[in-house]
Amino acid sequence: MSILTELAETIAARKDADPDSSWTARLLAKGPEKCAEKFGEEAVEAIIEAVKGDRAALTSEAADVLYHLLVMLAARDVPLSDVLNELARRQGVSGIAEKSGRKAQ
Ligand SMILES: N=c1c2ncn([C@@H]3O[C@H](COP(=O)(O)OP(=O)(O)OP(=O)(O)O)[C@@H](O)[C@H]3O)c2ncn1[C@@H]1O[C@H](COP(=O)(O)O)[C@@H](O)[C@H]1O
Repeated sequence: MSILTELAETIAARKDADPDSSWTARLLAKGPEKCAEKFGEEAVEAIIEAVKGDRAALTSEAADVLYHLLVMLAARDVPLSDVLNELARRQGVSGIAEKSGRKAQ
């Protein structure tokens, strides 16, 4: 399992968790709009580092962007596997969930 898939599963599990138990659970409890806003903020921070050319800072901000993308998807019940399958479709290959014998989550 890739680190992204693992992280997506952890984030999905936080949807039912006590908001006081984790930062992710607290963010999800604030709703999809707040999750989308946080994603936007992190994307802008990544853009700033990309323009500045600070590779270490961009690496860190890119990790924040990926994390917040997964939170935003979870907030709207869009499985990561659907996104990966869409990428695979654009490459002209069959979906990864299908290829590995797993159904989309
Ligand atoms: N990968 C991440 C991750 N990346 C970023 N963040 C959080 O995102 C926040 C970054 O946003 P900000 O700096 O804007 O945070 P802030 O200023 O405290 O928040 P606001 O007041 O602006 O709302 C930080 O508080 C980080 O903790 C993450 N929080 C959790 N994870 C992973 O998510 C999983 C679940 O973690 P829990 O949140 O502990 O359940 C674990 O695998 C974690 O490693």
